[in-house]
Amino acid sequence: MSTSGDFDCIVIGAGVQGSFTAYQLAKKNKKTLLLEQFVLPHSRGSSHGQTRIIRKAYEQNFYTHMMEECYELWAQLEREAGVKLYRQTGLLVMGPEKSENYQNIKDTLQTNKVPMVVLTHDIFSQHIPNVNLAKGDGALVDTTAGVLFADRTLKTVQGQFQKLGGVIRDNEKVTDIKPGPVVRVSTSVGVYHAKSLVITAGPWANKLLANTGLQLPLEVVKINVCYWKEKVPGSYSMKQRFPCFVQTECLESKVHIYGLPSNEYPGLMKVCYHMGSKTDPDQRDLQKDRSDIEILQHYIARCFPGLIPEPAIVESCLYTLTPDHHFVLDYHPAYSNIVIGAGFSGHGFKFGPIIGKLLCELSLGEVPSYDLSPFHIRRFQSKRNSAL
Ligand SMILES: Cc1cc2nc3c(=O)[nH]c(=O)nc-3n(C[C@H](O)[C@H](O)[C@H](O)COP(=O)(O)OP(=O)(O)OC[C@H]3O[C@@H](n4cnc5c(N)ncnc54)[C@H](O)[C@@H]3O)c2cc1C
Ligand SMILES: O=C(O)[C@@H]1CCCCN1
Repeated sequence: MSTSGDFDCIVIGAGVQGSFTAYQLAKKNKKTLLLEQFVLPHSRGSSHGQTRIIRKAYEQNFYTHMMEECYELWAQLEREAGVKLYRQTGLLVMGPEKSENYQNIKDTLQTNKVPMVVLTHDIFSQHIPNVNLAKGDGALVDTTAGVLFADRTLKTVQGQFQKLGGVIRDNEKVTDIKPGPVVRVSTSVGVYHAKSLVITAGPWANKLLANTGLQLPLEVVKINVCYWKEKVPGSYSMKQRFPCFVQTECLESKVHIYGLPSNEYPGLMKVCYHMGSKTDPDQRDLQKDRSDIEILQHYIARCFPGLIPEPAIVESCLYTLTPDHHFVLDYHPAYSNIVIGAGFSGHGFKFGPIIGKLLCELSLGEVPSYDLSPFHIRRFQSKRNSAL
């Protein structure tokens, strides 16, 4: 196999965002190379694991808007590849009724006419058994929401990319980038040239961008992905149509707590804390902070009485946070043929198909389908509100 070559576009990083971007480029008949430092599939970045939440329930209208088309793109990929990537379960949102976060989500759903059900205290347990809704908390269900099968998604989209003639080179770390009208990308194996470059390197974004003289305000944190045993197996299961949930804030925490129905490990429900401790992505396993698990134990004991409040499995995953928790989807400030997709801040998976489409549009110099101002690099000079 040749270790050098010329491409229309090179995409660095075969996580969910790079894989969807490469696929979109190949769909447009662009000769595309997708480079990945690890042997695929791997579990060292942000896109591994069996499941992710998909939802329209957001505090900001612009995310809900993007999700309208994004659901269609997910369904299109399912049809094209003949695989099931999404299962509708609904998303239960709980939080102090009068809080800004909870009200913003409710408003966005109403404004955008997203199908939802408001559950008052007197009917809550009829609909959601085995959960204690705290006094003063509101509860609603975004019925469009559900679970995405994450590992299966990556396999599918990478497979579709290859079917379209796209080239994936894994176990090939990018070691240098030389910007110019033709970008030169050096790897541990060879040298490649392309008219444009897309950098979707997840937690490694700043390490790669250092080669181009740019650093973004990104913070990489390690998430303890906790699974909790059901006292009665199946009581919070996907088969029983138990929904995903987000608790926006609670007695134990101002940070969101979220969960997905038991599925991948029978009898175990995934419940996590939406924050972690700072880490270097190459030293992830040295970060051993478990203070979030203590918070989860208290919350679970109080609100999920059907779970044993002691994690049965703890896995690891990385978030790459921006200061406002909104993504970076933009051109490199100094090079118009280098496009950056970064800082997905723990909520980017569901947007994969639309992010792929947008990064593809940017790299082809097309007008992007959405207003990308919330995602511009220049916003870091001014302050904004956070996203869920
Ligand atoms: C615990 C957890 C729960 C989450 N839950 C949800 C959820 O419910 N819903 C949701 O929508 N989102 C969720 N997310 C967020 C979502 O998974 C991420 O936003 C998304 O996976 C980010 O993808 P990425 O492609 O940017 O990064 P990554 O998946 O990390 O991909 C980047 C890739 O670039 C490669 N790379 C880096 N440097 C180099 C180099 N020098 N050379 C070659 N390759 C390189 C890496 O090896 C990696 O494969 C969650 C994330 C975590 C961690
Ligand atoms: O993106 C999501 O839908 C979830 C919600 C809660 C935090 C983690 N990510």
